[in-house]
Amino acid sequence: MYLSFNLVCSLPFLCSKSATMFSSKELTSPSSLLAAYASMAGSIMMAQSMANQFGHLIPQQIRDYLLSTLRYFFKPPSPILTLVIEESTGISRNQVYDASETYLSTKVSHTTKRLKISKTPKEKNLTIKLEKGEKVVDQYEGIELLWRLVFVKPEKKDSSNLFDVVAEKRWFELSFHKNHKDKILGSYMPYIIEKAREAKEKVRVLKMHTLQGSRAYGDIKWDSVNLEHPATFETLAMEPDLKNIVIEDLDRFVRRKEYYKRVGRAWKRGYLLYGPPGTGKSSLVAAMANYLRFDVYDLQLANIMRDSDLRKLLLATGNRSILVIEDIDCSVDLPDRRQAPGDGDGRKQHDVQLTLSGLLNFIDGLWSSCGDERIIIFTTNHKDRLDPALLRPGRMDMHIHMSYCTPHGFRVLASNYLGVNGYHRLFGEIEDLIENTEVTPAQVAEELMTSEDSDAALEGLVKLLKRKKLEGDELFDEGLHKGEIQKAKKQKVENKRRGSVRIKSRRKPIKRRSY
Ligand SMILES: Nc1ncnc2c1ncn2[C@@H]1O[C@H](COP(=O)(O)OP(=O)(O)OP(=O)(O)O)[C@@H](O)[C@H]1O
Ligand SMILES: [Mg+2]
Repeated sequence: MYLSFNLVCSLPFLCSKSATMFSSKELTSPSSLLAAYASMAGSIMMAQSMANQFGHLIPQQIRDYLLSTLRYFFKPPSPILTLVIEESTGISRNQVYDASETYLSTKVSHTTKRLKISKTPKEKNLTIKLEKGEKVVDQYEGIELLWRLVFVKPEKKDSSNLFDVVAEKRWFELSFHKNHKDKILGSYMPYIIEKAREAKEKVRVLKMHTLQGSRAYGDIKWDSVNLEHPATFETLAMEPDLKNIVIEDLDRFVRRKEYYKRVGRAWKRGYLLYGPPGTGKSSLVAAMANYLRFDVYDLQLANIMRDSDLRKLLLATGNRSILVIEDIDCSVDLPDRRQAPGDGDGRKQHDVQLTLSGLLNFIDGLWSSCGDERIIIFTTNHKDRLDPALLRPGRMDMHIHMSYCTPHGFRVLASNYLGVNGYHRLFGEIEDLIENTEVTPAQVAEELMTSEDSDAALEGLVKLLKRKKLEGDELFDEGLHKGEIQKAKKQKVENKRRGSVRIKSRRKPIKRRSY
């Protein structure tokens, strides 16, 4: 009887102790929330263990009655609210659970003791997850939150069926002061989902999709490989102003979701990159993809026969992606191309039902309205050969001229390839030569790669530039008659406009063609 009395007396004490801890007006430090939580859990455990130990001395019915009465009278009015975030919602996974798991892997607090790490051969980074029972204390706008990961083993079934295996149940418990319920549900939860998306995006391996299959039989489809192009805006030899304009344009594009919606436009942006071979058009596409963390779809038009195939392929592209059509001046000259000898499948020209209008109309119309955050990039070496339909206002939002190497571009390449920054005795001479020579960044880069010794590589570059300059001058002196000399001079000056950008074509609108 003494023992049972003791049990009865200790329960209210234990409960009220927990209640005092939880009802403190503000839970000021991460440890206070944790301590309150631990104390409550401890009290319950102690009561349970005492009940287990001594309870048998009291008859069962009296024991149950006493306990339920005590619970009723002494249950503290807890100010703590706990959200239970289960792993699945019946059939499908719970998005909040997955987001919480990702989010918490970035939040190791002083209370975390054990973490699980893993990595598959395909993954670039380690995956970090909480171990069962682990707690994490988080802060959000001054509010303290306690996370706990709970695992429960399923009860063993009386079944000999080996396939009757029930998976462990897992859930997160998120505890905080009740006063903050609205803020947690209305703003902390969306914040977690967004943060988890960003964290996933950071480690996601970008994909490069290319076309596979037989165009003749129309079973062509996208196949993907990891996009591991190292180009970034830092490593691109481009005039800084031009680079900044492009970066700002991309930034503006991705943050203007609501704007596009409001003005009733599809959330897409088109870029035309033009310039001689080896000036960095493809590198710029890769830099844009790496910057935005967008997948790339490389649409080789020569592999497509019909507009219907094109539509199917375009509809299979994902959101947050860049659709690239390289060398558009060559790729859309389809009838001639298909007639060329050596075009192996023997299809006749009338079999080709792919048209530029099909492409453009679909891109402007249905395709862009079927997805979000689409970027389309055309590249060409000859802007002057492009079909006017491609250049008409509104089609490509930005025309970017990638041009010959400039002194600034050379500095970027010298830093990338040789690690030479700031000063080198040959820089002055090289920069003078570059000003007066038409040399592409690709040619400069190739020369800089010829030796690991920076002096030797730069001397090699001086030789190359002198040779190129001589060739240029000789061409000029080849006895061209006056008109041609003037024309060539004009061309040279034009070419020296090192890279430029035009936002939206300012040409007068041309009459709409029949397509
Ligand atoms: N502007 C640049 N900045 C840095 N590297 C460059 C640049 N331009 C060219 N390169 C180097 O030259 C190589 C070829 O460049 P890239 O393929 O980007 O040129 P391109 O303009 O797409 O040529 P093409 O018209 O033949 O497709 C790149 O792999 C890169 O190493
Ligand atoms: Mg290219």
